[in-house]
Amino acid sequence: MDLHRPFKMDSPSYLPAPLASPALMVLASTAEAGRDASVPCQAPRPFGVPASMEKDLHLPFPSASYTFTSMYQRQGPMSGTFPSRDFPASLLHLHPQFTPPNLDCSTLSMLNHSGVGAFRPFSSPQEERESAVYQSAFTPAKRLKSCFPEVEGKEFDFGSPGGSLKAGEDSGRKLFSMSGLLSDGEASSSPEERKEHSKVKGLYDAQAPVCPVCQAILRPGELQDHMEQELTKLAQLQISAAPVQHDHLIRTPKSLSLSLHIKREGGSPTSPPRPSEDTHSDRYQTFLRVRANRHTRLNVRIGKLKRRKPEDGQEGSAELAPLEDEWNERRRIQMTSIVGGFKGAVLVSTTSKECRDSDADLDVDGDDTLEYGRAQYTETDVIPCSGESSKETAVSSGSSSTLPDSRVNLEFSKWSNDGDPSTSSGEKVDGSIAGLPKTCKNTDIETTMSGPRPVVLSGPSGAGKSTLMKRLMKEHEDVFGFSVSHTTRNPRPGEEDGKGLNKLPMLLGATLLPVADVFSSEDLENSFSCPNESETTDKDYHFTTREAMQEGIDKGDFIENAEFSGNMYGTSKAAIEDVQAQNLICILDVDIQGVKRIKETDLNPIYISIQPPSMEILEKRLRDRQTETEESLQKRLEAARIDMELSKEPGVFDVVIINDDLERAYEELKDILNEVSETIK
Ligand SMILES: Nc1ncnc2c1ncn2[C@@H]1O[C@H](COP(=O)(O)OP(=O)(O)OP(=O)(O)O)[C@@H](O)[C@H]1O
Repeated sequence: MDLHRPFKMDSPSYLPAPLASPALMVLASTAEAGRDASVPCQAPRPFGVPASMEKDLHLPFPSASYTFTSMYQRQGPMSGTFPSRDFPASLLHLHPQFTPPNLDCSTLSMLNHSGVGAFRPFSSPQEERESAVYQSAFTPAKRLKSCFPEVEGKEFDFGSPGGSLKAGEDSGRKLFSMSGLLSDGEASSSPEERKEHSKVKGLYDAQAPVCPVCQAILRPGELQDHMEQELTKLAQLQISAAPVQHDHLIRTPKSLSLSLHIKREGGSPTSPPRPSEDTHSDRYQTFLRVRANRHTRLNVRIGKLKRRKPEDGQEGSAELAPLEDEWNERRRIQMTSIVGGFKGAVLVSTTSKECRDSDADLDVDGDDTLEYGRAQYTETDVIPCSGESSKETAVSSGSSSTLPDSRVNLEFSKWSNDGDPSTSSGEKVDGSIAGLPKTCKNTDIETTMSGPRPVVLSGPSGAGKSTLMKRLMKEHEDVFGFSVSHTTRNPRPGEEDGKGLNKLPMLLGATLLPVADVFSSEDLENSFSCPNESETTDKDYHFTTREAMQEGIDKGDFIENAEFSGNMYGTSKAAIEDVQAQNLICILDVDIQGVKRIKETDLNPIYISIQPPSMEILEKRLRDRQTETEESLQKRLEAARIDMELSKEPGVFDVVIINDDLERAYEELKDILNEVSETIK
């Protein structure tokens, strides 16, 4: 070991505990003392044998530039009555790992004869040193024999590499020795030598010892008891510090700060941080509770819709102004604790009376994105079925543009057009659609629209949406209406603006945008019988020009739009208003991307998903329908897989109907729409 180099202070395992500090102190001082090469080291001596000052000195480290003596000279006079003095090398009980390779260790030991390796500053008076019985400064005043009678004869493993500390029986005397390390003369000396040593020990005991740990000056004989106490304290300190140290070591600073951040978010600003496991568990419980509450609120509101009388709908619109005021009271409070890092978003919502209590649990929602991943809910999902929901969405959207709101933004990013938009039919539409601005500016739909809530019907191609809706229309023609889409394509023979080839309106959306990759735009323009187009020939369209439609899109007049085969298609909010104005339930058949876009608006429809029982059955239905080429079929199936996955996400749809049995699925759909239809005057 090169003592010239700095010790490895950064390696805790390198230092012996609990006596690391004194050893380190001595060695560090020794290294520092290296500047004074003129003062030689004193000769080592057998442990426990008094050293004479008259003995020849020699340099155990000929090439070294430090000495023990110089170290002690540098220390200066001790406080009080203890003068500065030379220090014999034999008093330095080096731990093996601190022992220089060229040092003769045979007579040195980390531990003294009583097995205690604590250093004790030298303090014998001058006359004692001159009497040739030079005392070891590190020899405890009392032997362990009298201090630990109960453990004598037992063997202890202290984990030292050299051996174990054991209390041995030797000639009627119980001695502690460090096997493998201890070169205590007492343990192996003859009776004569022991007699000599006992004389010395009398002097040892007469010394005024100083605690090497706390530097307290003790009375002779007190050192052992004192050390016992110190060691107990150290042991306790180590036990209590161990988990903290371990925690610190295994975490990177980043993960540690993250954990603290989460902890603080999880608790109140004033509550003390709890263990991270508990906090995580609590956070998860909170997440589950909030999710359950949201579902409960949704069900409650659906129930309220059912019970609502026709005139209530009017009252609802009459209350818009006060509700608007109440909405303005909604505040987003960003709390940052002075105490340290607590950061949590609290929504204080006074949107409506019925929401005040039920939304209280939202206060626990901090930004848990790091912990649980992207948020799956927005405020839209929390209050999805009433007018105030729209206002919440509006404000949330507004706040996202001014004040960053990670939950809302993440939610939107989850639904955003990362790639090319696709229809539920599985076709990707022209890339030009991706660059189109939002179709609705989230402005005045709520205030201008009145009438029954629209219904968004979505699901994979082939799930049975059209089949179900056709039947519904047939039986309840006076209840449902369909918005008339805009298109820039040329009217076909027999088509008029706002009036299809026959009087039965068809669905918008998936059936509207079916065959981009199957048929060219020329095919579409010239064909009246392309797959799926046969199902849409009876659909009404508003025929318009590209310029006019783009202008409407730019103004936010459309809730959705797409470009297909060189033609633009879209649903204007005016078209929906027309249906509502007739006091009909407007049905919107849109793909999952359409759902996403409508969720960005204030339309506030009921979202219903029609799902097939399995992919295999879906494929069979699509094949049986004989409307697809193999290529388009595969695309629809691929889109269906994505659709089915997204549909499982909580909060995306209000209702999911599995269309395994047409009759049962139809009844379920009718029940849900009946609830909406009760709002119709
Ligand atoms: N429950 C059912 N059991 C058996 N066949 C069904 C069922 N529901 C629908 N089908 C059949 O599945 C096929 C696809 O149905 P449909 O055209 O209504 O699906 P879709 O969701 O409207 O598809 P797209 O979005 O492509 O228009 C049709 O041939 C239909 O007759």
